[in-house]
Amino acid sequence: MSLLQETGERITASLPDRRSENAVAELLLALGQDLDDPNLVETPRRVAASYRELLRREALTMTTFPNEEGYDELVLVRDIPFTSLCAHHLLPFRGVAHVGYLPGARLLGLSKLARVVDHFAHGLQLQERLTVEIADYLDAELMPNGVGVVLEAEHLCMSIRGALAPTARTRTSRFTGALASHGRDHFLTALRDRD
Ligand SMILES: Nc1nc2c(ncn2[C@@H]2O[C@H](COP(=O)(O)OP(=O)(O)OP(=O)(O)O)[C@@H](O)[C@H]2O)c(=O)[nH]1
Ligand SMILES: [Zn+2]
Repeated sequence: MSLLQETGERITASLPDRRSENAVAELLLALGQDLDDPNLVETPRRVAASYRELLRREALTMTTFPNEEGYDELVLVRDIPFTSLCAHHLLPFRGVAHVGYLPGARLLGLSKLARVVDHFAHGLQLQERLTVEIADYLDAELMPNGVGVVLEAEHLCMSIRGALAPTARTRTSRFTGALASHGRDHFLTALRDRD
């Protein structure tokens, strides 16, 4: 990427997004809010910027290393925190992801598991789709012998409104390859084993 291109993109990213701001102002007005209230004057700009940030996906770099020693046990990273936005209410759902894989020819930089979760969590999501996207991306990019992804989350749309069930947690999972056919119990046991 040329310097000019990069600078141009940075300028574009920092430009105010009038259309989003106007839409937020219109929504607040429609909801009977007073836009002259000193606390609301800057709110359309802040809300537009917040949603842009929550929806923007960072590019992914999958740093891998040759599996020279033939490590063939589960690599499991537990309790990766994530926050996403529910596609139905635009309210957050947040919790933890447990992501693991059975290595093939390559080992993945551990932080990349957290980055993949973060990448797909940005956007308007369903927890089921987020789970599948994380697992299928790792499967396609890393070509391991199997991938396991378990997500546990609180959906604010069902805890602070609507069903008003603040203690409810939703668990979703996706297993591929050997973890789908016979390694699922091993994965779930490793997840429970907190020593
Ligand atoms: N399957 C699934 N459903 C979700 C997710 N996030 C939110 N929902 C649900 O989407 C549904 C939308 O239902 P609607 O009846 O159209 O919306 P609503 O009137 O606001 O429903 P309530 O939340 O029950 O008040 C609700 O049952 C939400 O709990 C998700 O990640 N996966
Ligand atoms: Zn929702």
